[in-house]
Amino acid sequence: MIAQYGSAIGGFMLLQAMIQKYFPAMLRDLLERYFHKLVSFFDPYVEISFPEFTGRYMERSEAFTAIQNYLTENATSRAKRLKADSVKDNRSLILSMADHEEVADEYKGVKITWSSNKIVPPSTILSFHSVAQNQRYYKLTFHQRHRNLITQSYIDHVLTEGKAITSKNRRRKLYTNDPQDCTWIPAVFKHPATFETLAMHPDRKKDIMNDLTKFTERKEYYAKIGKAWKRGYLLHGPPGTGKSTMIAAMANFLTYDVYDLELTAVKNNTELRRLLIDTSSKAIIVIEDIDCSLDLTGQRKEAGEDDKDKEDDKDDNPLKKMTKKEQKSSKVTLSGLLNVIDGIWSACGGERIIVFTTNHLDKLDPALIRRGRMDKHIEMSYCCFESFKVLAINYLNIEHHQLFETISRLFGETKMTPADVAENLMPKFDNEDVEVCLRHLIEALEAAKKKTEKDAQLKAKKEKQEKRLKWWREAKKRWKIC
Ligand SMILES: Nc1ncnc2c1ncn2[C@@H]1O[C@H](COP(=O)(O)OP(=O)(O)OP(=O)(O)O)[C@@H](O)[C@H]1O
Ligand SMILES: [Mg+2]
Repeated sequence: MIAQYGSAIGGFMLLQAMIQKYFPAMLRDLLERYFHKLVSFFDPYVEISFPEFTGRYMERSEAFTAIQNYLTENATSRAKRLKADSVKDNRSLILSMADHEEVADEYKGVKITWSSNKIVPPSTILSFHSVAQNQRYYKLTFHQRHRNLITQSYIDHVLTEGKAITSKNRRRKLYTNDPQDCTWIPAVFKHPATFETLAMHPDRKKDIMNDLTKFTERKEYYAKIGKAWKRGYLLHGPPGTGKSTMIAAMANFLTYDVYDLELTAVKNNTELRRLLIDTSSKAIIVIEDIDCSLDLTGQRKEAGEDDKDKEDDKDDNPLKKMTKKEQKSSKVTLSGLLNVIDGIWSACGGERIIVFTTNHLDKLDPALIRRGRMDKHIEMSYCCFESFKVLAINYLNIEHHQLFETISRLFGETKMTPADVAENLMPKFDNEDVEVCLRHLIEALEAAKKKTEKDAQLKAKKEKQEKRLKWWREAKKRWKIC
């Protein structure tokens, strides 16, 4: 049946080509109008075209890109002629349908045909319209009895899936603020951390992932309650417990861009606002070590850091090139920062996550971290046995080992950061086997345990001495001894 229609359509197409070639423009329009009426009378198939460029200024159509991604993921394996469009991360080819190729798709039991086409330009002369003349388009063909299903549901399904693939494949960016001219410097964000590789108790990870997912799905909810679509996370814990790693895992999980804001490089509140307005949606804005930032909480820099500053001045990184004096010239205030987090400015863009990290929760101004501003406080803590198991899979590719029992006991008796555990698990030589690495860790845990015990003894001794000294001072006062 379709073959019969096919040959009839072939004839119609030939006729259309002849009309276009042999008739003058005015007559051609008239004939084409009747021609289409005639075709639709015999042909029960409906066609919808999705051109690559649309609008007055010939902008690339989002729908075209979404369809391209949808077809690449879902139907390209069935196409016979493929085209290598671009290279993803310099590693693998992205294959899409070649021009004038057709693939079938199925939706709720209905067969649909997609074809990839190109309008061949009548001449090779370049003009403003050459883009339009050269343009590619996808054509969707289906039987007219499925018109409602296709137009009301299938196209939506294709575009939604295609957009999700676009965002998954998108090269994400890591932005840092340029201290010289208050702009963001972009770089490709390629951090490999994921929630899977993050060493943390599985229940806590699940909780954070659910929280993030809920956030992304709640656009309407935020609008309904009259709140800007943003969420604040405060990550606190000792150095090396995975705060920065968690941020990378969050960005990879949500496929968001990351804006790493160095507050000390921002001159004043106006610049801070400008930078914030300049961030896109679907972004994580990060302020690391918020307790070290400016006069918000006092300077954290300690003696000996001046030498490090001098070294930084030699570096090419514009941020590091800033002198301490310049950093101190920053006039960002606590109220300026609070305004940026949840003032009217924070509503620009939407769908943004703000993350603060700190090693010293107690040093932060309560106003900065109150709930509603920093909605979720996450404590990144020392490694527990559950976290160790994740690292053992990451670093040694093992889920069980006879030494796990000893390691589990030691984790109950001493503290070690995931960074230190990871360092001990990493094979030092190519031929170092799993057991050697685990024994390194056990040695390190035992050494840490001894050190903790020794520290505790020293502390107790010091406290005892201080107590005695105090008693002696009081006794001298009481008995008037000189
Ligand atoms: N929870 C974790 N899961 C997996 N790897 C971790 C974890 N914590 C630390 N690491 C490892 O240790 C290194 C240092 O961790 P990270 O930079 O995330 O710590 P941090 O808490 O941000 O430290 P700081 O407070 O000094 O900035 C990481 O590169 C990673 O390899
Ligand atoms: Mg960090």
